[in-house]
Amino acid sequence: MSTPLPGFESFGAPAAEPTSVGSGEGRGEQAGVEQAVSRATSAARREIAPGAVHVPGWLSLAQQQALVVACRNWARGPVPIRHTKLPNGGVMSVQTVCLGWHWQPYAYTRTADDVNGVQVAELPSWLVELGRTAVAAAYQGRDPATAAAHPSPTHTRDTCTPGTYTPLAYTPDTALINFYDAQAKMGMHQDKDERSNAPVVSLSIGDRCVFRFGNTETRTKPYTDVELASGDLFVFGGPSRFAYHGVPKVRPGTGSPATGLAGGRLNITLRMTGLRG
Ligand SMILES: O=C(O)CCC(=O)C(=O)O
Ligand SMILES: [Fe+2]
Repeated sequence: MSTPLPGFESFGAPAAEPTSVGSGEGRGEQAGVEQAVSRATSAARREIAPGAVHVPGWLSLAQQQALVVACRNWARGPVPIRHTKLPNGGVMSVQTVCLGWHWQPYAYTRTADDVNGVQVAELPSWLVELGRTAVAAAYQGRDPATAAAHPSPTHTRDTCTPGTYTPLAYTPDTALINFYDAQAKMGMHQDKDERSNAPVVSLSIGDRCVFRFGNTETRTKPYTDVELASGDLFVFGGPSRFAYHGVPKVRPGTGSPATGLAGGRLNITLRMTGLRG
């Protein structure tokens, strides 16, 4: 099944991928990282639950534009963006394309066996760096126990002892790029196909949405509804890493075309799969 990408495919011309979206203009990589981390200090950084942090307006407009261009290119291939098929015969309303590892319910593989059998595009190093900066910005080097990340695949959510988190150890190896049109939603779920309890980094561009962030026990209440807007960062790790979450509503027409997205919502999650090979 292939649908056009209203407001995504049709807006703006594809361009070369950026080599970095993390740097400050002409100031070098380190300055860019410091800038991004301190942007999170000055922004209204809000801890929604232990280890779950919302940083509004974290991405600059230039970073959002660069990500839109890059995502539009990835949506074309080598594995085209698609509505993921569910084992129960359903189809997700969100369209997704993956980098590094391909996700289909409920496993990661290198090839997109439910799409065209082709290996997914690599996760570029600039996106890995952006993820690392995002984790540092969200946690601000504080409270390691709430942000435990164990890169070793032998550590799972069942075997992990929090307390050894370091942002530099954060090396995402997959990105799931989701495109939501005005009707798309995502039901309450846990991100639990990873064999790592490293944080999930979520970046939003385009239309605002209601992001429902719940608890680790049940897909129902208690939960907190967070408005995610263009440029927002949300990181969930530590005790919140396996919390249920979802997107019950996108707010059409609330994004700015200046991002390069005429309509709809783009969400990029970076994760560590804990897989090898
Ligand atoms: O779109 C979002 O903000 C969340 C996406 C998500 O939960 C997922 O891809 O697993
Ligand atoms: Fe998720």
